[in-house]
Amino acid sequence: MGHTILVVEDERVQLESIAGFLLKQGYRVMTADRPAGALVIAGEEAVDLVLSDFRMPGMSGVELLAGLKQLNPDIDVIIMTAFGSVESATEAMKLGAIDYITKPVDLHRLIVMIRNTLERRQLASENRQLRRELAGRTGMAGVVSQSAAMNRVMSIASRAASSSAAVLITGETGTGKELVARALHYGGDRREGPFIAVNCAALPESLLESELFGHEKGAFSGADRQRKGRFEAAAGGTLFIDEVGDIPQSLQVKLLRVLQEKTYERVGSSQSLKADVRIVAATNRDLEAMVADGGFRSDLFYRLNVVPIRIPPLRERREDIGPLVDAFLSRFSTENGKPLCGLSREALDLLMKYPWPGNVRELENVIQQAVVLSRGDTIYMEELPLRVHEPKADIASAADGGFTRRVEAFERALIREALRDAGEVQTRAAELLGISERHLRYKLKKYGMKPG
Ligand SMILES: Nc1ncnc2c1ncn2[C@@H]1O[C@H](COP(=O)(O)OP(=O)(O)OP(=O)(O)O)[C@@H](O)[C@H]1O
Repeated sequence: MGHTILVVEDERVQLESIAGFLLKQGYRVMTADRPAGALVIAGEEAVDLVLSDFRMPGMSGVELLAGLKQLNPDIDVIIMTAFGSVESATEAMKLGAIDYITKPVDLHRLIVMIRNTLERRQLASENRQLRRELAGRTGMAGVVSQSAAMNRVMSIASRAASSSAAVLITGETGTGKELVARALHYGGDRREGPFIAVNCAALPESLLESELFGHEKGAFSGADRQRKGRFEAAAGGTLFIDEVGDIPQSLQVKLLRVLQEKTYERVGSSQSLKADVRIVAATNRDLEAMVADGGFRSDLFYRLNVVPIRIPPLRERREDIGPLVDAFLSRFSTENGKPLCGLSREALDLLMKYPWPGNVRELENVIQQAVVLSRGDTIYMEELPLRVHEPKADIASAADGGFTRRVEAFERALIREALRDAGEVQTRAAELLGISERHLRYKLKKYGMKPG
């Protein structure tokens, strides 16, 4: 089957029994009896799915989940929770866990859950691939833009696309720099050629050099055969140099030479190769400030910055939030086989007010999660993550009673859940909540929540 599952559980007997069972099912299984160990494994191995206990010594389930998602935002996590602590499971799902199972674990249910999750994962990745190909054909059309600021960005991009001038895209993380780089490629004359991306922050200096330029067999210990670099792979197309501000000084010189002379050599070779690429670079750093304090070569900066494109953060172009929400809702509803979801008025209001420190990527994640968790065709504000309810960076919200708003959001979530579990029967929901039916009716009225 080839999928790798990481099981995290501090009770050894449980850990071994689940791991043994999954091994027999043909999965590659890794185990950790402490959350810290799990993070080490997830950082080093290509893990597809994590099956984790929620209460363990040393680190809370919430922290573990956040750590795993930081290492790999695409990792799927299933939580194992003690019978009766469904709140923590719901909390885990709000934080991005894909599903939960109560202990003692029913192995039959577990395997169905794992198969479904892995299958959905496979479909999602195929979908992403198709979307990329489609975006390839549609070029600029794949980029949602409604605000004047974003329309300006796209107007510059469409004019730059048909030239071969170097473009430098700046903007905070998640603003869409790579998406715009792809639009530049697929909207231009080189669209039939390859679009190759290299992330300069992800690799140590020595590897980055051979990643960019390739190496000859025997160029350094471990180079047991010749390897082509990204410049060669991108021949006839576009090379997207992401996080260009992280390129070490020694490589900045080499990159500058390629841009000036359009030739380069593989590491360990003296034969010059012709660089036939269009360069699009991106960074979330302030390159001009780096130039001023000597961290980035000014000559390289000017070579890269022929056409500068600055993508503003989402909080400075709130008109884009609505159309982006619509685009993501339709994409994720289709991907998850759900009826086309809409957002309640209050939910959309919250999204419009939130400062979006993670920009469009964060909005995309919030909508994806809400669609996955939604039980009907409407997403209510209670179904949005807590941070959206009380944004830390939003100073106004502290002044108008952040604490009360948070308690209220929590109350609403509890009520909605109880109503659901009670099949929308108010008497039963009140019983589940341990309050009188009158009290429940009062709360429903206060929050303007419609039962049913
Ligand atoms: N205007 C947009 N329309 C549609 N989708 C968008 C838009 N902007 C960003 N996205 C989506 O948001 C996600 C993040 O975008 P992208 O990876 O391009 O950001 P980035 O600025 O390159 O991030 P980083 O700096 O972290 O590498 C992607 O899934 C992208 O498709």
